[in-house]
Amino acid sequence: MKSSIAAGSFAERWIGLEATRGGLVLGVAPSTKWLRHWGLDDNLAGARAFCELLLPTVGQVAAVKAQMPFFERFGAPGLDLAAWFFGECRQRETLAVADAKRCDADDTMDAYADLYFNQVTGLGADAVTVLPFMGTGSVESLCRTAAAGGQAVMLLVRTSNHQADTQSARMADGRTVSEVTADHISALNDELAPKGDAGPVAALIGAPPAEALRLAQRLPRSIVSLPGLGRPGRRIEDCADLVKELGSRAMFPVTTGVLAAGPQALTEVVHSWQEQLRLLRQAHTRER
Ligand SMILES: O=c1ccn([C@@H]2O[C@H](COP(=O)(O)O)[C@@H](O)[C@H]2O)c(=O)[nH]1
Repeated sequence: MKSSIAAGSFAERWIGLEATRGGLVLGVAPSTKWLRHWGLDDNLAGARAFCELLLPTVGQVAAVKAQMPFFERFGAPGLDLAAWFFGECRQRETLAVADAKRCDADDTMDAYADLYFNQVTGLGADAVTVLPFMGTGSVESLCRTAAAGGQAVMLLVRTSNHQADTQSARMADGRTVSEVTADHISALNDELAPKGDAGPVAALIGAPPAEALRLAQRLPRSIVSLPGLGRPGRRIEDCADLVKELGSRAMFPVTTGVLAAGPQALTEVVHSWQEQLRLLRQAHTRER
């Protein structure tokens, strides 16, 4: 089934949706922890019920970010569940990001393109998260496929975990691995989307806001996903400079900060995040 929002690039669709639904990305994690917290069985039926409970909220957000291992742990039926859920997202004109954090050589990455992007034989996601640590060239073919299909590849530039030391290692030219990744994303976007504002290669930056801003400044044509809201010590107002820099290109995925509310309060909590992000955007959108 072809999607009614298939027209246009991932970036165009995100920017259009962000304008009406805001910058929040709903984290979808049918993990043992969240299924139990929601009073559901920790099995495939529980995961299906979890996804069904999310559907009324899915149509109100611009995008969802599905933690793929929490689907994959149920084997092939778990993948079927993800494909069904992404189809439901499509019907609600909501973008689906498969948070799979894949990494391999280029010919194997092509197989992942079939898995994540194909709407008939695969999962039908709009974007997939990818690690660039098998070299910059390893992701280029996947990025080309994504560009041709109106989808996106989201490369991990800098993750939020404390063990992310390899990303701050320096290359021979003095740039960190994160900086090299950011610059590569910019080069790919210039090549794959010579016209328009944002290209098909998105970036994920989970660093604290000041470091995230320095990396974001290297990404003038990229959608940038900024995980971290809802975690202890991360205040929404700390993202002001990032919002000023990125405008509608900023995505804010929140998992714990919404799922902890439970199914009854989910929509209310999502609306609260959306309103806070709307106010932040309003206060910090610079004239362009
Ligand atoms: O740098 C990163 C990149 C991805 N993650 C993922 O996000 C969820 C947790 O999200 P919260 O909104 O903080 O609950 C986690 O499972 C990771 O897979 C990240 O934490 N940091």
